[in-house]
Amino acid sequence: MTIHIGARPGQIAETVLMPGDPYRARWAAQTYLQDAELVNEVRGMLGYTGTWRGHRVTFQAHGMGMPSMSIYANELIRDFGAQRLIRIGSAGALQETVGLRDLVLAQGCSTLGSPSRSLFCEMQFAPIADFGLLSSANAAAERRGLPVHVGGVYSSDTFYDERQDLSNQLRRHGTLAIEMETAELYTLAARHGRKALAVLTISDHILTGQELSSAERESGFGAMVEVALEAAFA
Ligand SMILES: O=P(O)(O)O[C@H]1O[C@H](CO)[C@@H](O)[C@H]1O
Ligand SMILES: O=c1cc[nH]c(=O)[nH]1
Repeated sequence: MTIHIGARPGQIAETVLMPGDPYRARWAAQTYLQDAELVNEVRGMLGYTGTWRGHRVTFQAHGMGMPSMSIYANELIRDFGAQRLIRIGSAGALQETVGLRDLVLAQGCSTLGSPSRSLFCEMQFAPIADFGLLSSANAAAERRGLPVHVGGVYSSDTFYDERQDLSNQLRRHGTLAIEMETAELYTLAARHGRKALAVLTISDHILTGQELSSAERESGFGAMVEVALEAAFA
């Protein structure tokens, strides 16, 4: 048990899939896990453990933003022994070639700053995905014929962007999408020798203003969850 995760020792699986939204964690557990057990509800940040095709899996929500992700990823890694952490999140598309509901696999992240930023002083550390998880997720998406893009994402501290100049530069440099947590997840995984990946679904388009409902963001992203599960146990 930790301050933020009320699970008992052994109740968290080595493979943890992490949505920002606690209700997405509940929906995914109800949809994909056998014998799903509620293992955390501290602060409403729901966590469930069960089995998928015989493999133990935990869905643990991480909330919004990198400070929140940092708390959950740190405790999952250091106190519960999580080995594979896969974020299953929504993101805003930055390129015309990336469409609503497409999958984005975050190969690497740009960020202005994360909770780990101060460790690196003047260095600009490059947070990257685990290559095995990344290539397995790409193969799983292609097997299913899903529209999938692999490349850079931007982990932002702000949802309501006031820096059009930044989005323009990111777009010019091929960044696929904006979200708010992956840079910190990849940095913590690197620090502790764990495997991490972010499988994202495009929920809105920064260029066109199209957006999906909160209901679809909560329980409409099954393809993303299935790709993440297949990648974890490839
Ligand atoms: O849908 P989730 O996983 O929460 O991810 C995205 O959605 C939230 C903002 O609405 C941020 O957490 C962002 O990263
Ligand atoms: O962080 C996020 C998530 C979804 N869509 C965005 O525009 N930003």
